[in-house]
Amino acid sequence: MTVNRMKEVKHFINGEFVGSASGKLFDNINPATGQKIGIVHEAGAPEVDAAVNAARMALQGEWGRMPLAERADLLHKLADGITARFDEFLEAECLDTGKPQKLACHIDIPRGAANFKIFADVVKNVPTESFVLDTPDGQGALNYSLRKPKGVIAVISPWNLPLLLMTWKVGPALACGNTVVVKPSEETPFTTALLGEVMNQVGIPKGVYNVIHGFGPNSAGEFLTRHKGVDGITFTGETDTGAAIMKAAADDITDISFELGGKNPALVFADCDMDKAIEGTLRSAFANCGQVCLGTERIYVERTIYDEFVDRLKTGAETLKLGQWDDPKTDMGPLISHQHRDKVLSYYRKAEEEGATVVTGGSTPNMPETLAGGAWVQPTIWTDLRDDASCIREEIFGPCCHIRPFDSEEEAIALANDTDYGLATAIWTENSARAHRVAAQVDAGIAWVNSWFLRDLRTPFGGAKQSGIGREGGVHSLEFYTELKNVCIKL
Ligand SMILES: NC(=O)C1=CN([C@@H]2O[C@H](COP(=O)(O)OP(=O)(O)OC[C@H]3O[C@@H](n4cnc5c(N)ncnc54)[C@H](O)[C@@H]3O)[C@@H](O)[C@H]2O)C=CC1
Ligand SMILES: O=C(O)/C=C/C=C(\O)C(=O)O
Repeated sequence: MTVNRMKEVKHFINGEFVGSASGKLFDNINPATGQKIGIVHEAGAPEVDAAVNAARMALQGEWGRMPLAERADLLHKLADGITARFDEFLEAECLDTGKPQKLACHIDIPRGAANFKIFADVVKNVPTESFVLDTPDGQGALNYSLRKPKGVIAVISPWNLPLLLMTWKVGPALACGNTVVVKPSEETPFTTALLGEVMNQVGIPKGVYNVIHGFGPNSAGEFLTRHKGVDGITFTGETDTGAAIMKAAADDITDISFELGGKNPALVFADCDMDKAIEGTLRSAFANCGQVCLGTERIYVERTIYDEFVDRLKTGAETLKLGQWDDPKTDMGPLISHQHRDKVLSYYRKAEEEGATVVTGGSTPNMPETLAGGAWVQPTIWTDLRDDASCIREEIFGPCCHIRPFDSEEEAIALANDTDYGLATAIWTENSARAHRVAAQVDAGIAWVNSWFLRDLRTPFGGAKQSGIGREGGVHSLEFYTELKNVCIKL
């Protein structure tokens, strides 16, 4: 099956593709052209119920009884199954998002496969802890811990890295023995559906992986997060959506794991390698059309190199080629939708109203006729905004950044931390003592030094402040995806 022919996207429940009882459908639009590329079934309460029940039944069936080694082998097969259909996943992801294949074939699709392998291996290799307790009779007691799957996990995933972020949750959830109900973003339904086919192909038991399509409030997302049969909710997306999901989870004290928005700083010191800093910052500000929660929207540069940095980043931004996903020369695709473009352009206007100097961009590009209906915006750089400007304080999630000079390390750290968010920081310096010092002081879940988006999947990943709750990655994922039980044996 190729995506070009997959016009109708159904839910994947208990190993089968099914439509909605209500007959409600919505359009899937290619953001590069504005053209309709699919029709998607919108789940109502009955489909959400069916998916959660299928997930519950699977926990009680073959999957729940499966030995860990067998489960891990199946997850390796699943990863190989994704790789075997690499081109289909690539096309599906790029049509849904408009992102260039150059990006998706290095990041999104390989990570989609790796997310299953890495967690299968992690789970197989985690020791259980034990403690010997002294007792008054001198015989002692032995404590040891057991990890059990948490149960049915609701996965609510966003549109910016659809396969990568969905499998980042489904991988550890399944590795730990859970079952899942996934609600992908309404903007990007294709790869979750394709993954259902691969699940069946490699023999993952029915009901282990379920997908329901639809929107958030008063639709599939809300029905799922409020469902009493859900044991945990993992979500990546906007901070306000996180707050809404948290309220839904509160009713049944359902456990949550959140990776939310960011307003990430880059700190560029005069002792940096300028070539590396420019290359890395071009990626961190503009990759995926700026739609990465880890992306850089605030850049602070030491005053002595400020003019050179601004000049070189401008040149770099102006050489980015906007175009179709399958053109190997394309560096940047469109935004995800016209609605999101309206939001980003409203910030482009606001920046000017708030006194920004537009170094480059600030508007929409002229695109060829075939792409004229797409959600395109220019990569944009501003300077001269005040620290309290809305474009400095609010997550924009577009290809735009602001550059501001600083005079000391202390000032750079204070500026970096002057935000409600705390997801990621990039520090550019060749002075390793400074790198360690600054990394330790920035309020962020992730501090990259002389790099950006270099991901070791065994490391803790998540945000401080309003950027999230909890950490996932490596053994840290087990904290959310398992229930830890202590067994105490009196000897
Ligand atoms: N990773 C990130 O930090 C992301 C940030 N964003 C930001 O969020 C803004 C809004 O984009 P959206 O796609 O609307 O992101 P969102 O955070 O609203 O959506 C993410 C997922 O949550 C679901 N959802 C929304 N409301 C829900 C609810 N009440 N209950 C359950 N599920 C719900 C959506 O259907 C989608 O699957 C964007 O303009 C962007 O600025 C968007 C996507 C990812
Ligand atoms: O897990 C990763 O490597 C990437 C995560 C990116 C996000 O969570 C995001 O952009 O929303």
